Amino acid sequence: MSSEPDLTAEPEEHQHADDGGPQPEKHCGHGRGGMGEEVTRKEDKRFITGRGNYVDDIKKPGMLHCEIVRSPHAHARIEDIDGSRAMALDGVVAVLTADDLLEHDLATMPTLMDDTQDVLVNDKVKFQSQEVAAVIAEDRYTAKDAAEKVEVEYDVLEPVVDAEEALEDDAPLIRDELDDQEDNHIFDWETGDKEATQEVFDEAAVTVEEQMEYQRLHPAPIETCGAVADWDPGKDKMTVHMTSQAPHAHRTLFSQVSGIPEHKVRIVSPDVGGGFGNKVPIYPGYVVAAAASYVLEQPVKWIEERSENIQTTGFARDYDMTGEIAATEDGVIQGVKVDVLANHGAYNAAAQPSKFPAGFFNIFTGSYDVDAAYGSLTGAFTNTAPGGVAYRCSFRVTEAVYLIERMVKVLADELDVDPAEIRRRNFIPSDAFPYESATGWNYDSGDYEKALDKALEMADYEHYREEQQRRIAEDADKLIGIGISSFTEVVGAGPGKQCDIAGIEMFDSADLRVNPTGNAVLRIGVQTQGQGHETTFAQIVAEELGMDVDDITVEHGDTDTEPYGLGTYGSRSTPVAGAAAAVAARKVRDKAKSIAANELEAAEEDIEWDRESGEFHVAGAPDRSITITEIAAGAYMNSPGNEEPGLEAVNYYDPPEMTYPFGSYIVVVEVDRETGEVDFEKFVAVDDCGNRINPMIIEGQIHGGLAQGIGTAMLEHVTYDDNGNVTGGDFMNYLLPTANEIPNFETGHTVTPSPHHPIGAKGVGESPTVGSPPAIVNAVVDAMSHAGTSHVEMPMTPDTVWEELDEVGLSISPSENVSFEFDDGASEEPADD
Ligand code: PCD
Ligand SMILES: [Cu+]
Repeated sequence: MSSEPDLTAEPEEHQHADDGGPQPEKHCGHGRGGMGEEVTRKEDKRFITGRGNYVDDIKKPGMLHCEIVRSPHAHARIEDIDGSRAMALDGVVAVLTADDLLEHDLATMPTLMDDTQDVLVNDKVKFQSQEVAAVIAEDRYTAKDAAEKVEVEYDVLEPVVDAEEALEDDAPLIRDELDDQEDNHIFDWETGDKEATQEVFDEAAVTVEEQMEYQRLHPAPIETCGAVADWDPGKDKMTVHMTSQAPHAHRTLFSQVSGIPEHKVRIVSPDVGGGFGNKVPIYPGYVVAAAASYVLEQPVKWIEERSENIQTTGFARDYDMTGEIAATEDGVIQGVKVDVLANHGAYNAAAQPSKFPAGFFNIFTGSYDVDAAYGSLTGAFTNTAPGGVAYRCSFRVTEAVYLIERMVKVLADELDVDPAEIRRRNFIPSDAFPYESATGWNYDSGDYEKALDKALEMADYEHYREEQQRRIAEDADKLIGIGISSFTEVVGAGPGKQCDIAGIEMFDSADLRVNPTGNAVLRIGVQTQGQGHETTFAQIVAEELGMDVDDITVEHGDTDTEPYGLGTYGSRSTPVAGAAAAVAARKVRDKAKSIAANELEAAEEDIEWDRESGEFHVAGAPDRSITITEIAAGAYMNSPGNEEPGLEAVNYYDPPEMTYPFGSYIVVVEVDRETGEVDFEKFVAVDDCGNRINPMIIEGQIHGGLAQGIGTAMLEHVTYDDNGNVTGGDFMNYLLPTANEIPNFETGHTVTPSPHHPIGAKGVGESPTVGSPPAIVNAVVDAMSHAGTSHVEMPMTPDTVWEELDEVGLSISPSENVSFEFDDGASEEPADD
């Protein structure tokens, strides 16, 4: 019996004894809830019974409420703020402005990209709805009424919301408070080999180019951001309950900004109602609540409204991208070139590792074996809310994947080669791993063709290709389009040498304590926001220690008790903290072995651990065995002299590399030539995240992420008018997909373990949102490419699609047999234009 998992086997298919464990139909593995078992989520009992505990559920004696006064202008100098009418209202405790915060050195805060953002505007407003003042009152209604009575005098300036216009010579200067800033240019960044790439392009038989926008999106978690800050002057301690995806990193930043020593700051992230990258940055509201509590010596709650969340907190994407591919006549890709203009809003407050100002955008060569690649990117300030967060995306991987997967379709159409076939000709072969990409990334493992083959079969690809041709031949009203995306992601940051948040290296941690009665508590440095860590991390321990999953409690989100970790984003929990949990459990197992030897009165060398039974036994004498529960008792009641009492271990894990999950998605759409409406006929998603901990949770992750991918491709867009007003800043205008827009998903998987991860797992949380938008756009383009369409911009609303249909001569006017009846009985034929 080997004690390490067989990384090449699919966990859910391995042989095991029918040990009659609980719920055998669900616990398909060893029956203890280990790797590969569909354990139902431990956290759901409290969520389903209404016992979740979110920040807004926190109530403290004497708690005050904070409401933020926001600017109606996108660009304006503040002439005067008069809070006297607000203060006159019953129940109003304070009106805070930048001047009040300046006294405590809290008027500004650092962003994650080393820029400085106003907590409350001191001089000049730089985006609509920016924080101008704060009202603190005894209840939320009073605070809200009072906020409307704060009078602010503005000198309105000309705004610029478009990145290209912002870089023009005559554009208004947004960041005039910065000494060395003469224009709205933030940074230029490049990657790859420019000369070598140019050479490849100069000599290539075929080149294609396409410009495409990845529109500004909002992560839109159901729970908005919020905080309850509580300064305790008796203990000199600041406790902040807040919506945080990274409680420890936020504690360090809070301490640095406020000057309160770090051991006197406690950040608690209770249940979080979705994060999606939106809860990685620190927002002014958190700081205002903390400052107010410090000054007033009472707890202060700040909870954002929906439109405040959409209009002011970290947006995602907003990349204007140009892609180019150089290839042979046979469609073998030789070179890739990309150029990007990035709108970063009024501050550089993106959430990226500091060495990568454009995140992991440099994975833009995707799943393909490419000789040379070069990318350049320019960032610009505009009068829009700051952001550039990793919305279900490992730091700009989503944009990169969209670009390359769209470009491969452009190339396929140019050469009239089937898009599945062209991918096959260019995939990094499965025996080429570990593979170093043209931009220097080390892919751990992959088998791209296998995933594509599986998806093609599940999608009944050939049938739909025939149906597509039949519809074209018959001049049918509804066209068929088939889109493919064979994506590769890079997830699981660290390694610490490459990745950090504001200088803190991205390792992660686990602290496992086994109690005398044989159950255990696992504390982790990552922060679940719905992913189900309380279940899956318990499964890792169950697998590694032979315990039952129900005997393990997972704790997270309290910096006073959890080991230091960097939090959950970039699908890093499994790759990094998951590894830490496995290693901590193995450390416990090592010690358990010595205790087992003592209990079984055998030499330690003769003790073997059996993964199937989860027991230790004497070599050659399986009946002389002992369970982890018995060992735990021994550790506290009968510990051998050469071991300390107790049974626990800590691990801080800095991964050697990131993990590279991949997949192939195939989308079949029907495009209505009359209305531009797009219907999903088939939606197939084959994912490979290495060894799987909980297939049911993964399935849920895929479903949720695909829904977000559909929102991206079809509906969502944060828009601005020329005055800098957000026109897509609430759920009436920012359209999230509902059950009506979501088709039936058919999911499948392949298993290619990560060779460097202790349990062979890769991240998966972001794959569906990363992989699906290009598949969907490719499908819609595919429906029209026979007529010359090469691109359709997202979101592909019916009017956008109809315009393209019309452009390439595929639109048809409303059916002749429809007529409009009017009250007077007269009918009118629909007009032609
Ligand atoms: N192989 C494998 C992998 C994985 N898994 C699972 O699954 C999950 C996931 O995982 P991952 O991939 O590792 O990830 P994480 O880190 O945990 O998480 C994160 C992600 O996650 C996702 N998903 C979700 N879900 C929910 N419900 N909610 C939320 O919020 C969310 N978010 C999103 C996002 S956005 Mo960023 O932040 O943007 O960067 S990133 C993200 C978990 O539970 C785990 O354990 C398993 O089982 N197996
Ligand atoms: Cu098993």
